[in-house]
Amino acid sequence: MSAAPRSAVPEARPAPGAAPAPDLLDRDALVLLAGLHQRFESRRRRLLAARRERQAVFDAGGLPDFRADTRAIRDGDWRVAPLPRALLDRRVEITGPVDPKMVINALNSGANCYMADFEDSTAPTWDALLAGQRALREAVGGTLAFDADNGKSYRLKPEADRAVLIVRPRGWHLDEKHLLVEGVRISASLFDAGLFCLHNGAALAAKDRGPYLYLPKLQSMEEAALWNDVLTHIEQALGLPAECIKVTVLIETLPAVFEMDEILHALRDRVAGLNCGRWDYIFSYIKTFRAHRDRALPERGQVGMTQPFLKAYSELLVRTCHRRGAHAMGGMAAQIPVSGDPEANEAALARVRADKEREARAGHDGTWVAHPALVPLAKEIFDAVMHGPNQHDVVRDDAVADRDALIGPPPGTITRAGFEGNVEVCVRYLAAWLDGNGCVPIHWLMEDAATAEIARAQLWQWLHARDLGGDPACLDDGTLIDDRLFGQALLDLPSRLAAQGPIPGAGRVAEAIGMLGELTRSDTLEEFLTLSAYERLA
Ligand SMILES: CC(=O)SCCNC(=O)CCNC(=O)[C@H](O)C(C)(C)COP(=O)(O)OP(=O)(O)OC[C@H]1O[C@@H](n2cnc3c(N)ncnc32)[C@H](O)[C@@H]1OP(=O)(O)O
Ligand SMILES: O=CC(=O)O
Ligand SMILES: [Mg+2]
Repeated sequence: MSAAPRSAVPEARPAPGAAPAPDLLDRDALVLLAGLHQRFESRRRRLLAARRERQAVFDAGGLPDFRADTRAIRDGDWRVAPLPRALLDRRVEITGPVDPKMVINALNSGANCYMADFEDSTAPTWDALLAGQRALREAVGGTLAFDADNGKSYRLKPEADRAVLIVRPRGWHLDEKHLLVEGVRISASLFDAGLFCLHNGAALAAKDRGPYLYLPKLQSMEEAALWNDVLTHIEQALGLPAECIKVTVLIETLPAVFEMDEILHALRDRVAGLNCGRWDYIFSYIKTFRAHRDRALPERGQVGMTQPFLKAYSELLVRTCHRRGAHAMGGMAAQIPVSGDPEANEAALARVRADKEREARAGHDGTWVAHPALVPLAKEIFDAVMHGPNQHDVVRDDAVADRDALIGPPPGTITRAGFEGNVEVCVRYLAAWLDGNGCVPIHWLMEDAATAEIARAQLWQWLHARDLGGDPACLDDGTLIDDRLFGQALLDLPSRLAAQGPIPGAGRVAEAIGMLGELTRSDTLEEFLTLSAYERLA
């Protein structure tokens, strides 16, 4: 690492009680992380405050729209830097948490890329974060191996047959409580990205790659510019080639859809694409319009990608990316293979197939899958439609940047099953998360922080509909959604869960019920479920 005057750098150290992990958090790592904190923490805080100010405008009835001050960027004729060879063809990307077994399975899955996820699918216990960083370092070094208790051994395929690694650090809203810089928690984004780049940057650059990152939950071009400056600093501090750190940005907040050109522009020297992070996007829609009674969404199961506001978002993303020479990545269908029930499995695969066909036809350059068994399916669909490495030639001039289309609420209903399903998903997901598991199958759907947030925010919005001055929310059979209905669903849940047999995090169900009760009954919608849950995490 290039020598910054060490005396000028504040002290970073694990929080009391946190394992020191000297193999990862050596002196170079602590200096890098402390330097990142020193340079960028106050800017991160200002940007988080700007999010709250923007939300206050929406809460007062304002609507998101394209920015007047950045028109020149939108109208300008510029393109992003050429894409690196390793990221030219991304037709299938598998995603998943960062434990060693999953990392090996994902890298060996036959997908073009693998997004190793510290965000939506990881419960960030200190142990999981450290184990994840170690697994990724060994994966980059080619030595990662895992022997399971059941006797199964996991070994990496030869490098040429492995997926290209992309890492998703946590978002700007999260702190890492186990690493303190002069007593203050470091940003989780800086911790995840800084450590990964430090331990793998040189090895990846030597292979003509670089640290490749997925950037989650951005809301503005200023947040993108912060990432750009952070990554430039990391490159300089580690002596890595300029712009070898490439990024793909998830467009998964409603404010960000109005700044896609601006976000690409802020990162134009290192951005490889944008991705339709549909689940957080739906969550963000609910959150942005939490005070707009006329924009409450129907139950989660009815808010699919063919709904006009989501179709408009994905098509505008394709148009924007292709105009600028970047990949337009699709997103995640929640269905996973159903074992032991061929008919249900066929139905789940048909849903995934329909979703991937829609994406390929819409002009996306690739897609996400949640499970290795879905890789061949997604590949077959993209191979049939996309004959080159990507389809940047699909310009989608028909996609219009229409503010009202992007925010138009879809019609639909709330059924009793939808309401009770939201309660169950929230409790089961929270219980698993508190137990250290950030992604679980629930009724054969992949549930992670983003999908659970939709369920959680909907419950809050439905229960508070009356306080917002409109009609109260009702089930489709006319039943009022009120505290009595919610309380009863919470009371009934333990016996409903008991009937389902063992579930992940069973020991934390009572705590999760308590948390959901508090979050849903609170006068304000908590910004992220994972903020208060994190304080309870080991
Ligand atoms: C909204 C978003 O942000 S989407 C991105 C974040 N979410 C994700 O990445 C979801 C990733 N998916 C998963 O975590 C898992 O597929 C789950 C939790 C949904 C289901 O996992 P399981 O119940 O273990 O599935 P299942 O039993 O069918 O798994 C079969 C095998 O595939 C492996 N596997 C399943 N999913 C993955 C994955 N995404 N990556 C690598 N391996 C996987 C399992 O580890 C298991 O391996 P084994 O046979 O060697 O033991
Ligand atoms: O991160 C992806 C999403 O859909 O959310
Ligand atoms: Mg997300």
